Amino acid sequence: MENAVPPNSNTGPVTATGDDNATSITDFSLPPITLQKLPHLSDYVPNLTTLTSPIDRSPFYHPFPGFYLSPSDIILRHILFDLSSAASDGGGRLLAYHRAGPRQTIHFDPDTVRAAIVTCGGLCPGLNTVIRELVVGLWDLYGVRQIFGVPSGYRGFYSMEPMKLDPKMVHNWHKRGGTVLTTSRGGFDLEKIVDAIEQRGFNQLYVIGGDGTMRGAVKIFREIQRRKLNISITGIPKTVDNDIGIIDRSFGFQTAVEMAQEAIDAAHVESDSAVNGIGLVKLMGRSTGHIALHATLSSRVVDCCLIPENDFYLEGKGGLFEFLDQRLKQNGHAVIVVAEGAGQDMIPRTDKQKEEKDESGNPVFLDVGPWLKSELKKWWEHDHPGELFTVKYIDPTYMIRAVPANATDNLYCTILAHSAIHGVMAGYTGFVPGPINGNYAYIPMEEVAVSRNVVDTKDHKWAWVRSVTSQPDFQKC
Ligand SMILES: Nc1ncnc2c1ncn2[C@@H]1O[C@H](COP(=O)(O)OP(=O)(O)OP(=O)(O)O)[C@@H](O)[C@H]1O
Ligand SMILES: O=P(O)(O)OC[C@H]1O[C@](O)(CO)[C@@H](O)[C@@H]1O
Ligand SMILES: [Mg+2]
Repeated sequence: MENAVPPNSNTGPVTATGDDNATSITDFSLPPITLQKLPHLSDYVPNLTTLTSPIDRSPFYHPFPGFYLSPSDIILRHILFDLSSAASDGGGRLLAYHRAGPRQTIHFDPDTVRAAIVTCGGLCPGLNTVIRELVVGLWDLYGVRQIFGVPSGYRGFYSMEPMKLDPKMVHNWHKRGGTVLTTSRGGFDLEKIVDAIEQRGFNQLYVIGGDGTMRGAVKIFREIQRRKLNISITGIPKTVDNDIGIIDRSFGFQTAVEMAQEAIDAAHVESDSAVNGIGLVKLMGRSTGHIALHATLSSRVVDCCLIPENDFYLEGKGGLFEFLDQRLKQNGHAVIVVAEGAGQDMIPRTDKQKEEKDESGNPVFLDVGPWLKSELKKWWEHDHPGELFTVKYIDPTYMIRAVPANATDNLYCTILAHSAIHGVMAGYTGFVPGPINGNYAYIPMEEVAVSRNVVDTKDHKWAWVRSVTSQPDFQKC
């Protein structure tokens, strides 16, 4: 429903304004827009309840014209264009998503709502804020009173008693790290989960988690549709690694980058206070180096940033040791930031270790930090026998994610939670709320579940890291 492409009114001349005169580019027209279809309960549930939003009667909001969003309010996926190539791109289409926000017509009677909130996967700063804001938003904006927390991730649906939540109970949760609901990996049993959802009478599901959680949520969404249940499900994207695609960034990521600064600063002080000192910091980032990259760019004391997206090597021309040799000669010290997923191919491992997976099926990585520290020591002893040398290794691991969200992430979590509630109350399902180009959109969950956000080592941000550090590109000629 509601996927009609809005009238394409963008085929007129594009006007670029300069300081003096406006320039008209008359031979340019934007391609047509494709609006991503958003699943809605009315796709398969006949005779849905239809009500006017209780926000209409809110003493606080006094909805003004334009307050409510309609299906024609959209957000473009891409907002940057090269006019010359856009003009010649005959077949291309612009992708758009529905905007997130309150709708005047809703499809759940608040008195009949039984909402369930669950957190899955690893921790991330802001989880408790999202939970808090879901509870407070459902309660205050829509008058929902039956709100439950499902403990222990997906397995909790069928193996634990849900916790009844209310605003008084959650009022201070945004000040706490972790998830008060508790979380886990693994335990995904589709039949048992959907049976339990039916038995408990839940009709709104707020699933907070990362890429694995989203893949599970898609399966629940399809099973709900197959059983033709009047249950709406939304996935709230959480990943400290920032590895979920399409959205601008994930909540908690900025807090984690900020926390990483303390470890980098300590590594800098330690290495700077030693003769030939190396400060080595390992940061989270299973298969993406976003935390390492952003922490490097913000700190400016890092000499080399190693990420999974850019293979590196140790010995020979253009390798890490040659670079460090020069850096120690120049500055007397060096700081290395390594993402946990970097260099995995170089670490010796047994066949058993190669097969190892966590409970969710994610590969278990070997610890790159101690391995690199030991390789650095071996190199120095071989090439500079008898000369002073120190490696100070800092592994803040969980310290960067087991903290409350900072102010920016807290605000982000609040908007995400409220966006999720508005979408669900309006009858949308199988969607993910998230920021695209600074505005909040509803994205089909199936699209998010297969998306990936990896560091593009060909774009300007990675070039910027290299220009800040002057580190090698590790491309063997
Ligand atoms: N393909 C899948 N199908 C169904 N369920 C899945 C799938 N992948 C993961 N899950 C389930 O989703 C939950 C969370 O997955 P996972 O542990 O990979 O964390 P995540 O959501 O990716 O978060 P993060 O990696 O950021 O910590 C687990 O309960 C796991 O069993
Ligand atoms: O919580 P666990 O199971 O130790 O997993 C740690 C992993 O979780 C993450 O924090 C998020 O996926 C990764 O950076 C890290 O590899
Ligand atoms: Mg994951």
